[in-house]
Order: sequence, then structure tokens, then C-alpha cells
Amino acid sequence: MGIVFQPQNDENRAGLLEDFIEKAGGCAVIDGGFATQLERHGAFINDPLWSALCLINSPHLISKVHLEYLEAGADVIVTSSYQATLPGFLSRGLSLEQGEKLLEKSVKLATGARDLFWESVNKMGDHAYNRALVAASIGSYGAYLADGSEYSGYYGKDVDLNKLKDFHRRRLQVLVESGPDLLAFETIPNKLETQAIAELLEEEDVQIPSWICFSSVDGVNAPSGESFADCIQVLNTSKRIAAVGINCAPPQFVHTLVQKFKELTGKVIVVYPNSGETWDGVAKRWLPSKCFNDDKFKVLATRWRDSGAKLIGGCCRTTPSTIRGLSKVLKQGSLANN
Ligand SMILES: C[S+](C)CC[C@H](N)C(=O)O
Ligand SMILES: N[C@@H](CCS)C(=O)O
Ligand SMILES: [Zn+2]
Repeated sequence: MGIVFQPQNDENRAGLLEDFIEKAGGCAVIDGGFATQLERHGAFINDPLWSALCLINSPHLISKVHLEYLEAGADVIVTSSYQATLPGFLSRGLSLEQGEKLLEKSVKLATGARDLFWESVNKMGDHAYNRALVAASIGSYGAYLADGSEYSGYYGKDVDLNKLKDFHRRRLQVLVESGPDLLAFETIPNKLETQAIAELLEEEDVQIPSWICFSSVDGVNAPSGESFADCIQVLNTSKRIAAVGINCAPPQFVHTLVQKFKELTGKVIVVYPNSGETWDGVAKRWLPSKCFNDDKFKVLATRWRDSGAKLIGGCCRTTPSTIRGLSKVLKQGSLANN
């Protein structure tokens, strides 16, 4: 039997994610770089919409990448909506309705791939897969700006709490209505956006559990320079947020940050770092730097798990092969595979 994930009420939201993790063997595996894998299949994403351009031009590649990550052993797959925003689509001449349809499509492509994969592995008989959860990706405001500010946290003086809530509100509503299992807020770079998300989840009475992941460029603080203690403080009282962590930061930062986060919160810790390369927001390309291959990633991931992370995957420049390795090493000894 697969794990069925059906949030029922306010109180058990985090509990359901924890149950899923427990049934997955104590540590669930998230997929890897989504845009990265689209590019490896030839998708053109050097664009203000980045990987969301594929929702318009090449949805078949999105399904293909989801299936590749499922096959590699991901227990949680993240939708292609990181940089899919209504203002972004409107600025391309699409109508509001068309933009909303694309957001819905990002969830449907993922749930469709998950259901197809689950049906096909069950036909095979014995297997070690779990029925995966679908997390709807919600990239930061900085991702929409497409100027690299998800790694600086600097949104300019005109951006206040209400502006960030307005930016996130309709996309959040549409994604929730599309039926994902989880919400994945990704590369959040500052306290203001953290607070906007926490308040919005409350105002919109969102019943689906969320994780919030921060980026980090120094391994100590949020990209804005604000401390993680300050950022996490605004999340700790929110029942809507089931997990907190780091994504798209270099792997060498993660171990210390997991330890720090364990001290700052009782929530599930989620980590999915990039390969260690650095994004050049002006040239729109990854600059080679200290890069971790799949073998090094595997070794580090066991340390992240041993220090308390319970959702572990990869972000940009990691691939299905990274996730296959992670799945193998993190599930060794697990009795819980269905
Ligand atoms: C996670 S970053 C590499 C995504 C792309 C960025 N928001 C941009 O559009 O430049
Ligand atoms: N979910 C996105 C995150 C980019 S930082 C991706 O993997 O492409
Ligand atoms: Zn990334």
C-alpha cells in the first residue's frame, strides 16, 4: 500500500508530514534541480520566466523530468512553478485566465506524473518506491524579479509587507486550488518575505502544509544579512508551516545550518542545496566554483540526516543521478519501503 496523504484539519497538518517522513523510513527524499534537468533535455530557459517558460513551450519535458526524478527515488517532487507568476505571464501578453491555467497546469503535470508512475510500479509487483507527494513550488519575489535578488535579499525601498503579500496571494490561491500535497516556498532571502508568507498562509486559511526554505550566501545568515534566528522566529508560531530549511545554497554550508536550525525550531528540517556553483544573475549563468559531484553529495547528505534533516534533496545543478545516489544512501536500512 502507498502512503495516502490527506490533511484534515489545522492541528494535524505538521503531523501528517511527519507521518509521511516516518513511513518513508525517517528521512524522505526530495527531487533535484528541475530547471537544470529541463536544460539538459535542451529546453531554452534563458528568459525572465526561466523554467516557467516550459509551461508554455514544452510541457512534455516537464512531465519527463518529473518521471525521471520519481524513477530515481524521489518521495517528494516539486512543481515547475518556481518562476511562474501572474505578473510574469501578463508581461508576456498572456491573459490572467491563461496565467492561472498555466499555474494549475504545473500542479497537474506533477500529480499526473506521480499517478502514472505509481500505477506503473505497482503493476510491476515488488518495488521499493513510496507514493510520492507533490509540492507546489512558490519561488521568492526575487525569483520573479529575475535579477538574482533571491541571493541578495535586496528588494529595494518600495517593497513592503503588503506588496509582498499582494505578489504572492493570487498565485498561492490558484496553486492551492490545483490540489498539491504540499507548498514549497523556495529561496526566501529575507525576513520581510518570511513574514509576508506566514501572514498570508493565515489570512488565506491554507490547509495544505508548507515548507519554507531560505537561500544563504555566507553559510551563516539569510542573504539579506538578517539572522536566521530573526527569520525563523516569525515562523515558529505558525501552524501552517510544517518544515523550515535551506535550498539552493552550497552543500558545504548545510551541515552547520541544520545544526543551527535544530536549535531555532522544533519544525521538520528540510534541505536541498545546489551543486556548489554560483548563479550570476546578470549574465544568467552558473559560474563554476567549488562543485560537489554525486559521490560527495551522498556523503554529505548522510551527515545532514544524522544532524537532524528529515527532508533531503538537491537544487540547481543536481540531477536524477544525484537523487538516485541520495535515495540509495538515505534509505539504507529502511524497513519502511512499500
Ligand atoms: C534559482 S535562480 C538560478 C533562478 C533564475 C533567476 N531567478 C533569474 O531569473 O535570473
Ligand atoms: N525548484 C526550482 C528551484 C530553483 S532555485 C528548480 O529546481 O528549478
Ligand atoms: Zn536552485
